[in-house]
Amino acid sequence: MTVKLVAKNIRKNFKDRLLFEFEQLTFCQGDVIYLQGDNGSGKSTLMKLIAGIIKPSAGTVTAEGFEPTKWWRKNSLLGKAVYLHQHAYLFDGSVEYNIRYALPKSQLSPQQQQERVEQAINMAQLGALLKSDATDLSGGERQRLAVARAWITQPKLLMLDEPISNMDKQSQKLVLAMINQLKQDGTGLLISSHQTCGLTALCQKHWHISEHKVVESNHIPRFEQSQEFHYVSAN
Ligand SMILES: Nc1ncnc2c1ncn2[C@@H]1O[C@H](COP(=O)(O)OP(=O)(O)OP(=O)(O)O)[C@@H](O)[C@H]1O
Repeated sequence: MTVKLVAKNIRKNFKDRLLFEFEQLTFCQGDVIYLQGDNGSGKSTLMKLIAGIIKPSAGTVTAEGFEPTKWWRKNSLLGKAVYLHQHAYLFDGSVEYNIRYALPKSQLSPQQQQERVEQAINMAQLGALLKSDATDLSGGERQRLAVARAWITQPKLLMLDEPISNMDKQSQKLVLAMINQLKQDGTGLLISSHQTCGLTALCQKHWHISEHKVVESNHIPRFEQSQEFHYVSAN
């Protein structure tokens, strides 16, 4: 069954300051949405709100089509959509440990898991770094590792917060290929970026935070694709 998160009549304030408000937004499996807004407009806050990490000042976010929430979970939204933070959170330990940590929740057979891990390592070009301590990675390498981890688990809904900011062209290309593959596999993607880039060109819907409103449209701002971007296949 297709899963979705529906946010209705939302307002988000920090104390007296209105950050944004909107009537309804739906984030559905198969959607590829570009979330645009200036620095400080509330992109990360909106994603965290949809992920159930923070609460709106008014309104509701509901999950539809998911397995029933376990009785011991107080927050029924947590875990429905994966939120990938701008500064990737990694576990203490090697790169390899961090990659394999994604696996226990996986539905795949051991052999399929192994293949997927190897494919992720290749796609993110992390082979030479497997034994390195994850905390020693550069910013771009950390982001690549974080996206590779998400790629392995194939979440139904994934939110990527500025996933290629501060990345060199090569890292951007690798991350683009992984995200493009997730798109092909039907993962719902919500991708924030304050400016258009190769990644936003993958999107089919546009959420724009402007003047404290979140406006939805099907018009994606054009990205003048330079020669550096072309989507390499994962296979
Ligand atoms: N817990 C909080 N308490 C008070 N203000 C907050 C809190 N979290 C965020 N803000 C403020 O809300 C505004 C929006 O922050 P947010 O990180 O959502 O913006 P953003 O659009 O993702 O920005 P950027 O593009 O710079 O990452 C900022 O001005 C920020 O300082």
